[in-house]
Amino acid sequence: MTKRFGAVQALNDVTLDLPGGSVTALMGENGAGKSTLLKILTGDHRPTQGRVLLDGRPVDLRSPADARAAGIRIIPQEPEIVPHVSVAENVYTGSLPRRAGRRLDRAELRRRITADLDRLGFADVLQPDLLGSQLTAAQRQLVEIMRALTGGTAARVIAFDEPTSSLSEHEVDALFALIDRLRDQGVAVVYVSHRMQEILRLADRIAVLRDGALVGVRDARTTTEDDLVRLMVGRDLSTMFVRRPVVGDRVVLDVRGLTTDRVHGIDLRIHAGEVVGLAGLIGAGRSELALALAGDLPVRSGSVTLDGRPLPSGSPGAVIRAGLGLAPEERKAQALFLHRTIRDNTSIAVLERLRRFRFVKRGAERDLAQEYIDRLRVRTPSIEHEVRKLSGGNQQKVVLARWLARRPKLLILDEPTRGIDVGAKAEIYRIIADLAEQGVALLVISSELPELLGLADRIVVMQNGRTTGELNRAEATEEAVLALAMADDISTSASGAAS
Ligand SMILES: Nc1ncnc2c1ncn2[C@@H]1O[C@H](COP(=O)(O)OP(=O)(O)OP(=O)(O)O)[C@@H](O)[C@H]1O
Repeated sequence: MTKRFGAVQALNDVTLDLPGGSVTALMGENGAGKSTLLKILTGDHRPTQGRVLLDGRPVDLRSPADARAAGIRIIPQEPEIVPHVSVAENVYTGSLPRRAGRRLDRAELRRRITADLDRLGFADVLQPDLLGSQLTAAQRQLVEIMRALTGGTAARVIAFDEPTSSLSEHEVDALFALIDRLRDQGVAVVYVSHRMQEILRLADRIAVLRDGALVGVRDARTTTEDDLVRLMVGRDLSTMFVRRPVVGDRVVLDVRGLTTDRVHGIDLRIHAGEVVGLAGLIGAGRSELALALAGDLPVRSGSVTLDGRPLPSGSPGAVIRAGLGLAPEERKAQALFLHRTIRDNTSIAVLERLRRFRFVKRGAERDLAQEYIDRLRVRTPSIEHEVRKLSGGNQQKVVLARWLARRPKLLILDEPTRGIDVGAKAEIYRIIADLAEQGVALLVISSELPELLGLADRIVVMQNGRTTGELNRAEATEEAVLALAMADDISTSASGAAS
């Protein structure tokens, strides 16, 4: 398979087989060609050269309908859900049961969804009457999975594109159990992810792409993390985390008793040069706290000062001008101008600074933006390329580059490495360390504990909108963080056991 987009060679003569009854993971740096390969399988792109064989016979995949008819399904990263209709109607869009007069056959719809939920083992996690707008990220994904596994030709090939990025641990377990069942049924599963641990746990084989070429297929039982990283980036990444000198004593952020609709009585202090990690399970209130600090969510009570001055509340623009930056979790949806160039998207944050300080040189600012684009190794033909044409991971790097170039007094990074490849992760860790060394205060939210443990000088843990504890570098272990993240549950079950 070869695929060119103008001058960009996205895939270069890739030959790969996907055996039934096994899980093949697809790994590679951002822009290596993973999504392009999936899109050819699903009929969304036509290859420049090459063909697809199913059970030894060539199949012509001219459209998503062709792929579906052939039994090839993909679970996309961002499921398309209709907000104002029920789960059942979302699952069977296009093939809804109708009565005479084209009226929706609600009784038949309910019978069908109940049977399918039972068969797939989703009955206790997905209520058929919920509206699309009420679904969690995990539930939205389950709707996509149900679409793929119900009706029409039985699925032969199912591809998952970074399915776990917005799932909680419990939901990941449920997804893996489902994938195991698909494997047992003889389906060829393709699994795209940047999460090494997950891949080593789930996959049978690991195929690695680099610059559009297949550089190796490894047996998951015998390969190692180092081996895979070397294949992916073509070099050794000796140190992921960089140690830094100790923190200063100037308090940059001082939060007292901050309360919003979702978080209660938060006290938090971050010093110049300090990296504070914010841990907690999904729904603990970490992103809400970040958004409240950034002026994006209303604050009910409490006080926040930045460098000794009260931080304006309720106005993201004023907060940014005061020196607080937030790179939000949903970077693509919340932060990018997709039809503008990389240069526009990166310089936007610094242009504002240009307006405020008239003597800053435009060229210098642009160089700064370019520097971060280079350091994050955004894979693009030029800085004038439109952002929508970049791979997902490279789009995320552009948003990060923008904030890094801006250098606020306090930078909040919400899941900064989600969807980002190992090479760029190492670079982001280094940039965080550099910023801290320059005296920037950092608050890092991450669901990947090894990442938080490696980065943070101190870890604050949240549960149900409150902080449940704080651990310094020496005390912080995965177990200690998890114990605090589930503090209520543990004490409830312990008291239950005692009684
Ligand atoms: N529609 C398009 N127009 C132009 N170039 C494109 C288009 N789609 C993809 N590309 C380019 O093809 C290359 C491969 O992109 P692809 O999306 O397959 O990468 P990926 O491995 O999925 O990356 P990521 O991990 O970041 O999602 C990239 O250089 C990308 O910029």
